[in-house]
Amino acid sequence: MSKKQTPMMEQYLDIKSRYKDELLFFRLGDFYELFNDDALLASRELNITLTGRSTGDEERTPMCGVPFHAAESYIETLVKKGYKVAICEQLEDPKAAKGIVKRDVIKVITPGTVMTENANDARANNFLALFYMVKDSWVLVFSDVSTGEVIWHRITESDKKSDMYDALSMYRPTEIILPEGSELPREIRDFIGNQFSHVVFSPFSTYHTQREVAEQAVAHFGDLGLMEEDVWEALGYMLLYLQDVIKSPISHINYVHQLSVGNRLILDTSSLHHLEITHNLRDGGQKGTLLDVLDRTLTPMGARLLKQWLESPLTDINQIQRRQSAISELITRGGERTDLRSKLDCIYDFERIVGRVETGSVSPRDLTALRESLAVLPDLKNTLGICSSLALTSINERIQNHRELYDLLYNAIAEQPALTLKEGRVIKDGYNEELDELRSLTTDSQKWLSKMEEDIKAATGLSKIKTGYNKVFGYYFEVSHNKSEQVPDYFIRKQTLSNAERYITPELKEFEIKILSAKEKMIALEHRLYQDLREQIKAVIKDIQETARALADLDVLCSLALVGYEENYICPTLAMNGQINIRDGRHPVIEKFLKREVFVPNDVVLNHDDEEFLLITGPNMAGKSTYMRQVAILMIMAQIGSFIPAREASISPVDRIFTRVGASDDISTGQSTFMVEMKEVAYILENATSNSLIILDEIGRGTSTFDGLSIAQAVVEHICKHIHGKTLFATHYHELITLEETYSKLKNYTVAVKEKGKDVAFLRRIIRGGADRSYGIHVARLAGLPNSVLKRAEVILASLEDQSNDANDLNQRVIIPQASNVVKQVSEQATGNLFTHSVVDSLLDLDVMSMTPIEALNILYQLQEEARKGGGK
Ligand SMILES: Nc1ncnc2c1ncn2[C@@H]1O[C@H](COP(=O)(O)OP(=O)(O)OP(=O)(O)O)[C@@H](O)[C@H]1O
Repeated sequence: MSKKQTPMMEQYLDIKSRYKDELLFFRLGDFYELFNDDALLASRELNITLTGRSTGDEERTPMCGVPFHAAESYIETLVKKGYKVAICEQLEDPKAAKGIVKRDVIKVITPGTVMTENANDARANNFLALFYMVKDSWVLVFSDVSTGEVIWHRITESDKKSDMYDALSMYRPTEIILPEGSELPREIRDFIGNQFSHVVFSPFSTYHTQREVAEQAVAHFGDLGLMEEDVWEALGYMLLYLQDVIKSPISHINYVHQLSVGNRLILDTSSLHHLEITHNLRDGGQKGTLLDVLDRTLTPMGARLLKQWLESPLTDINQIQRRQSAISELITRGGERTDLRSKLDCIYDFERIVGRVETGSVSPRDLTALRESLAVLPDLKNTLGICSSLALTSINERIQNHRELYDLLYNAIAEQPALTLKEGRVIKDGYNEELDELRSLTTDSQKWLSKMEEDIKAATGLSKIKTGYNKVFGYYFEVSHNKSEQVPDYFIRKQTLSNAERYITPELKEFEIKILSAKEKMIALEHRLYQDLREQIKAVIKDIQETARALADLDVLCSLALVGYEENYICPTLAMNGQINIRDGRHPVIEKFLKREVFVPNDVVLNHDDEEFLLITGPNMAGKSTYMRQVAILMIMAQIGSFIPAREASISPVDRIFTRVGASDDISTGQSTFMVEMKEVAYILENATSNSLIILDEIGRGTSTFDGLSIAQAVVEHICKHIHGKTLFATHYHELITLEETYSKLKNYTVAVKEKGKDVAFLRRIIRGGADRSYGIHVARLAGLPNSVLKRAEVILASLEDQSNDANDLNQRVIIPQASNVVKQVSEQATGNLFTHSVVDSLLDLDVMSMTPIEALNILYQLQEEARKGGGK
C-alpha cells in the first residue's frame, strides 16, 4: 500500500496516466527523468544508471535520467528500437512558479513521426500507415511526415488482401495506426508481423465525428478533386493523430495523391525480395541490388525517389517515354549532365529541412544547409534551360530561384552559426540594429570595466585595485587590507576576506545591471528573430517543397543517365503489343560483380503468338535462375524509364511480375519450405493475368520427386490453358519437355554445355531445346565432394538410368499430359503390379486439373494418412 505521494510525483502519475504507451521524459531542471517501469526499461535500453528517489512510497521509486541538452540522441535510440517517447516540459519558469511547476507533454515522438535529422535514414522514406475501414472497404493512408507526402489507397471487398499487402510492401511503414480499441484481422496482423518485425501499433482517437474530421481534412488540404467521403475521413483521422502527437503545425504535410495501381507495375513482396531490387537476400542491405547499380543520386531526395520508382515502376508508355527522352538527352549532353550533377552535389535534404521548419525543430545548421542549397539554383536553372526534352523543361519550370528567401537567409544567419539557438551567435551581425547594440555592449563590457578600473586608479591612487565577479555580489572592486583606508566614500563594503576587502560602487552596479540584462535581452531577441525567420520560410513552404521534388526528379534522371552512359545501356523501344524481344540482354548486377568471368549475354522472346511459355531445363549452376531474374530485372528497368543492358530491345510493359524463386522455411509461422512454396504458387495462379510476367524456379522441389513432378506439370498446364501470362519456368524435371508437343506456345529452352570427357563447361548461353541430364555430379565434384562419394554416385546414377531406359522401352515414361495419371503410374511402378488400395480409388476420382495446388496438397496429406492407416509404411 503506498503512502501519500509527493506533489511532484502526483503530478507525474497524473500525466503518466494519459501516456501509458509512451516512455515519459519528465523535465526536472536540467534533466529529463523517467520513473518506475519506464526507468527500468530506459536504463536497460540506453545503458544508463538506474537510481531511486523517495517520492512518498516506502520503497524508493526507480528512476533514471538524461541531461536535457543531450536528450535528442537518447530519444532517437529509443524510437529506432520501436518505442514511443512523450516529452513533458516545465511550462513556467520554476523561479516564478507558485507551488509545483506546471508541466505537460509538449510532443510525442513515435517511429512513424520522428523528424530529427539522425533518426531517419536520409536515403529512405519513413512512412506511417493508417487503416480505416468503412462498411466493406478499407482506406489505407500512408504519410511521410518528414517529407510531407501522403498517399491513399482503397481496397474494396472485391479486391484481394494481396492488394493491401502489396501496398504495405511498397511503403514498408514503421508505425501503423488503427481506430482506438480495434484490431486488425489475424491474417493481416500475421503478414505485418512477418514482414515488418519492428512496426509499432498506435491507436487514433475516434472522439471526433466522421463529418468533423472530414471537414478538417478539407480545410487542411484544400480541393483535391476528391469525392469520396471515407477518404476524407481517413485523411482527417490521420491529421488528427499527427496533431495529437506532433503538437505543432503540420501544414507542410500537403502533397496528397492516390496510389495509382492502374498505371503501375505491381511488384509483390516476394518479387521485390527474390529479385533483390532494393534489399539483398544475404543481409537485407543494399549491396548487390539493382538499386545499388542504378543509384548514383547525389541528394537524399533523389535517393528516396529512385527507390520509390523501383518499387513501383510505370505501365503507361507515354510516361515511360517521357523519362526515356530526358535520360537520352542527359546522356547526349555530357557537359550539361556533369554540370547539373556538380550543382546537385551542393544540395542538402531540404525537403526534410522544411518539414522541420514547420514543426519548429529546425536547427541553425539546417538553415545554412538550406541557404547553400538555394545558392546553386540559378546556375542549375540556367544549365537546365539549355535542355529541350519535355520532362527536363517541366522540371525547370517547377524549380524556383527562391532569390528572396536566399537573400533573407544570407543576411540573417551567421556564416557559421552555433549548433543550437541556446548558444546565441546564430543571427548575423548587421541584420538587426538592436541586436548589434546588445552584442557590442556585452563584448565591449570587458573594455568598459578596464577603463573604469583605470579611472579609479587615477583618481584614488589605488594602483593595485582589482575587479572581479561572483554570483553572490556580482561585480566588485578588491583592495588589500592595508590600502582599505584609502578607498573613497562612495565605495560600499560588501565582503571581508583574510587579506582583502571587496567593494561595489553605484556606477559598478549600474554597469552590472546593464550587462546582465543585455545578455538576457540578446538571447530573447535572437530567439524572436529566429522565430520570425521561421515564419517567413513557412510562408513559402509549398514552393520550396515543389522545388525539392523537382530536384529529386532531376537527380534520378541524371543518375540513370550516368549509369546508362557508363555501362553502355540502350534505350528499349516500347509498344503495347504484348511482345518482349531482347537481344543480348545482360544481368546488370551480376555483370558488374563478376570478377574473372565475362558475362554471357542472352536473348529473350516472349509473345502471345507462339512463345508465351519458356520451359527451361538444364544443368545445375548453368545460369537458369540468373537468366530468368535478368528478364524480370530488365523489364523493371525498362518500366522505370531506365536504359537497359542489351544490344537491342523492344518491350511491351507488363502489369505485374510474379516470382517464385527458391524457398526457405518460415520458422516464425511454423510453415515448411514446401508449404511456403505452395502458398506462393497459389498466390500467383490466383492473381496473374495474361499481361503478367511469371518467373517460376524449380516448382515442386520441396517435396518427393513424383509429388513435385505432378504439381509442376499441373501448374504448367494451368498457366498454358487458363492464364496465358508470359512465363519463364525452370525445372529439373526433364520429363516436362514433352509438354511442348501439347502446348503450341510452350517452348523448350536449355543452357548450352560443352562436354569433354568428364569435364563439362557451362557456356551460359540459353538455346532452344530440352536437356536430358542435370550434371549434378559434375557440380558436386566442383564443390569438392570426396572422390569415393562421387564414384559411388556415378555407379548409382548409371543403374537408375538403366532402369529408366527399361521403363521407357515398356512405354512407361512418366511424361503424360494428365497429372492424375502420373500418380497412378507412379503407384504401378512402385509395386510392380496394380496397387489395390482405397487411396488409388480416391486418387482416380480427383479432378486434378480444376484443383488449386493448396487443395492438391491438402488431399495429398489426407491420402498419405489414409495409406498409413491402411498398412503403408
Ligand atoms: N550469362 C552468364 N554469364 C556469366 N556467368 C553467369 C551467367 N549466368 C549465370 N552465371 C554464373 O553462374 C552461376 C550460376 O547461375 P545460376 O544460379 O543462375 O544457375 P542455375 O542454373 O539456376 O543453377 P541451379 O539449377 O543449381 O539453381 C551464377 O552465380 C553466375 O555467377
